Amino acid sequence: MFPYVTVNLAMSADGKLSTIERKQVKISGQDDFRRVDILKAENDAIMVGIGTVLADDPSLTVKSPELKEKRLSSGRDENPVRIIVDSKARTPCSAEILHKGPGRRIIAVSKSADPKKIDELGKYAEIVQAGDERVDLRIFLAKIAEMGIETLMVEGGGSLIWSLFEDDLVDEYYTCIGNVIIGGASAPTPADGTGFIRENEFTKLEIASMEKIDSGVLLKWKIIKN
Ligand SMILES: NC(=O)C1=CN([C@@H]2O[C@H](COP(=O)(O)OP(=O)(O)OC[C@H]3O[C@@H](n4cnc5c(N)ncnc54)[C@H](O)[C@@H]3O)[C@@H](O)[C@H]2O)C=CC1
Ligand SMILES: Nc1nc(O)c(N)c(N[C@@H]2O[C@H](COP(=O)(O)O)[C@@H](O)[C@H]2O)n1
Repeated sequence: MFPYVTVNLAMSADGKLSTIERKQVKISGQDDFRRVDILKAENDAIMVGIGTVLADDPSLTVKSPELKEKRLSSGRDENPVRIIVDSKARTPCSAEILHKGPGRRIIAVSKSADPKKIDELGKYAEIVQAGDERVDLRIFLAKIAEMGIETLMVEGGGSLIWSLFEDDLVDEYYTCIGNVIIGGASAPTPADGTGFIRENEFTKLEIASMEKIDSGVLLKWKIIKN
């Protein structure tokens, strides 16, 4: 019914995704960069929130020529399907995701998005509507599963990841903890949003693996489903 969802992110040793200015910063190193590229190449699709697009303008392309070749030789596109969760269709038409490298793009919007902007973005990406004011992630993920997307990697940011946890849609959660302190009470963290209040609401995890990577630590968690 839903794709298998792996959340992957890099955070500082004090649990921040970026600075209070929400600017992309280097948290992990070369080995982690390579690991993330492999993960990206293994998944059918990769998804980010509009906050990440506006802050970082990522391309989300597979970087290594061998990994691109491997995907092509197995009959897939060079890049996974790139997805932006963007309730109000705020994605700039110049966004890197829409232009860099070949492959499908999907923008998830809500019914509140401006129809004119939807038409413009429709020149660059498939538009999928789910939800009234905000993208309803359970409806959207069910729709992309029907479109053939079985595995989905999520890169961030903290608001989108929170909603995925809240909606019980995450299967695995990978955090690369880098050897820096960023600080700042308002700096993004892996799960922002409103947060759970009661202990019985918490998402429960079990450790799948722990390893040193670059000068930090890679923790892989599996989500314990009720
Ligand atoms: N260190 C890392 O691995 C990464 C860091 N980042 C950082 O994260 C920050 C961006 O994170 P955020 O501002 O939290 O933005 P975000 O990327 O999580 O996007 C959130 C936006 O998505 C839209 N949205 C639509 N439906 C939604 C739903 N159901 N739930 C939640 N959001 C929904 C809303 O407009 C919301 O404001 C940037 O500073 C970026 O650099 C982003 C990705 C990876
Ligand atoms: N895995 C990882 N490590 C870091 O140190 C980072 N700063 C990030 N940031 C996210 O990576 C994305 C960049 O994608 P492209 O290289 O443009 O394809 C972007 O979403 C950053 O927020 N990730």
